[in-house]
Amino acid sequence: MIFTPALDDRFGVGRVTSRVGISREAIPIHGDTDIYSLVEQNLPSCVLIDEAQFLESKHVNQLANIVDWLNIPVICYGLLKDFRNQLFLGSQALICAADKIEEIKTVCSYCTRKATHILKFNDGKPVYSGKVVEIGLNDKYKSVCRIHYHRIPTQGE
Ligand SMILES: Nc1ncnc2c1ncn2[C@@H]1O[C@H](COP(=O)(O)OP(=O)(O)O)[C@@H](O)[C@H]1O
Ligand SMILES: Cc1cn([C@H]2C[C@H](O)[C@@H](COP(=O)(O)O)O2)c(=O)[nH]c1=O
Repeated sequence: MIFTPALDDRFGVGRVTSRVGISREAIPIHGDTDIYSLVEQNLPSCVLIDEAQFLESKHVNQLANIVDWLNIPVICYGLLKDFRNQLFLGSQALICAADKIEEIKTVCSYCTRKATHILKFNDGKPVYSGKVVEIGLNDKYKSVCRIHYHRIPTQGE
C-alpha cells in the first residue's frame, strides 16, 4: 500500500510522482486518517510512505504500531530538513521511531560538494524564514552544500 500526505498536491492529491516521470496512485493521508486501521483491513506485504516529512507524530506512532503489531514493513521517504535548515516535525518523529535510517546523497546545485541544505527562492532570491510548508518544485527549492546555502555564487563564479 502506498500513502502520501494530502497536503502535497503538486501532481494531484494522493499521487506519488518522480521528476523522472514515474507516477503511482497513493492513499492520501489527512489529519484524521488512521493509517493503522487501513493497513489492518488490507494486510499488504509492505507499506510505502512518500513525503514523510509532512507526517504528524500520531501518524508516525501508527506506522510504528504497523511494524510492531502487524509485522508489516514500513518504508518512508522524505526530506530531513526544511529551507530554514531545521528538522521537519515528521522527520524528527521518524528519526526517533525508526529502526533504520538511510541517507540518499545528492550533489550541490552549484558545485560538486555533498548537498546538505535546501535553499528556497522567492522571486529568484534566497529566503531563510517564513512558513515551513510551501509545496513547490525545482524553481522554488535547490539542494545545496553548506557554503552555497549561505552565499549563492554570483554570475561567472
Ligand atoms: N528510477 C530512476 N532512475 C534513474 N534516476 C532516477 C530515478 N528516480 C529518480 N532518479 C533521479 O533522482 C532525481 C530525483 O528523483 P525524484 O523521484 O523526483 O526524487 P525526490 O522525490 O526524492 O526528490 C531525478 O531527477 C533523477 O535524476
Ligand atoms: C525544503 C522544503 C520543501 N517543501 C516541499 C516542496 C515539495 O512540495 C516537497 C518536497 O518534494 P521533493 O519531491 O522531495 O523535492 O516539500 C516545503 O514545503 N518546505 C521546505 O522547507
